[in-house]
Amino acid sequence: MESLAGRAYLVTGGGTGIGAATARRLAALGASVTVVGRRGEPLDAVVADVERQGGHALAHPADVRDPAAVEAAADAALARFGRLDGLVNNAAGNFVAPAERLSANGWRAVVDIVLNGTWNCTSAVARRMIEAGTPGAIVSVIATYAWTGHPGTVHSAAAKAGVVAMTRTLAVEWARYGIRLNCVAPGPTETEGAGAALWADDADRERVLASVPLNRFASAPEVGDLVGLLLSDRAGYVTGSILTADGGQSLGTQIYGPPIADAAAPTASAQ
Ligand SMILES: CCCCCCC/C=C/C(=O)SCCNC(=O)CCNC(=O)[C@H](O)C(C)(C)COP(=O)(O)OP(=O)(O)OC[C@H]1O[C@@H](n2cnc3c(N)ncnc32)[C@H](O)[C@@H]1OP(=O)(O)O
Ligand SMILES: NC(=O)C1=CN([C@@H]2O[C@H](COP(=O)(O)OP(=O)(O)OC[C@H]3O[C@@H](n4cnc5c(N)ncnc54)[C@H](OP(=O)(O)O)[C@@H]3O)[C@@H](O)[C@H]2O)C=CC1
Repeated sequence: MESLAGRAYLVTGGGTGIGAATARRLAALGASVTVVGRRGEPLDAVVADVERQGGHALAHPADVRDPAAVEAAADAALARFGRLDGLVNNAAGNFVAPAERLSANGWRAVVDIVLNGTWNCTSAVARRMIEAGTPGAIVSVIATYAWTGHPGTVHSAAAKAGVVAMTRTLAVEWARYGIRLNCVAPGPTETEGAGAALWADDADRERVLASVPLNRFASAPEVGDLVGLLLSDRAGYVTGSILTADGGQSLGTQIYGPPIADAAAPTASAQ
């Protein structure tokens, strides 16, 4: 079992869904966690939860699009816990829209949160780690359409692809400081945010489910576990990588019609 005892991390979008599950997981592994998001209430709930379990957490409301607010969040984390060992870039905004109907502001909202927000946080946390001489790790939560593409999500897919390029570039550039950077690419994961943004009605939900060979949604704690693993020393030789956990969704569609297994099975007369 990996341990993060004594370490301190900042988790963006840490009040809900995958971010909240990740914050809880990191705290359970012994880390102190600063959770960042725009709304204070969900952040406070996660902090209360962590503290009930005997862990240490701090809520710091901030918009990741605002570099000054992100700098203040990193300062608050350092002031409270005395160190920063890394970051989880999890905050995101998303909605499904045909590209030809996406407004300039719709594009900007998503790209600003996902790509610029990730840069703002990565830069703020890494500069402090470099200054302190502390090695550590950064994990960004992306999506498989960063490399497959996916109709209706051009803003998010382009931004997540940018996060992959950022991760790979900095994995090399900051290796000399002992800073590892990796991504987790979850498949469809049961969270309120994604449910509202991506599968709001039963028909959409069924379509998404049908696209997953393992035939289920991931759970947020399942994804949080993988983030914890990548932050830990058990992944000490892993950098610039993407850990995909999508139930096989991105592996391609079958062209011989479902279910192949039944069609290929020997018939009674052939036995
Ligand atoms: C398909 C299965 C694959 C599974 C992989 C899934 C991978 C990724 C999943 C996720 O990312 S899930 C995370 C979902 N969570 C959230 O989205 C929560 C946060 N969301 C938000 O904050 C908003 O939704 C936001 C729009 C992204 C940003 O909010 P903000 O307050 O900054 O912006 P707004 O002023 O509300 O809007 C800005 C701009 O965007 C246009 N817009 C908003 N929603 C839609 C929509 N549904 N369709 C088209 N356009 C939309 C909005 O109209 C504004 O544009 P203008 O009108 O000003 O031109
Ligand atoms: N659920 C899924 O199926 C998948 C999710 N992902 C990725 O996982 C991550 C988490 O998604 P999920 O938990 O499902 O969704 P949520 O909607 O629960 O999480 C998004 C979080 O980001 C925060 N956030 C949004 N905008 C900002 C901002 N400008 N500044 C600071 N925080 C912000 C939100 O809090 P607040 O509104 O209070 O700011 C919220 O806590 C995202 O990166 C998403 O792209 C990837 C693949 C699949």
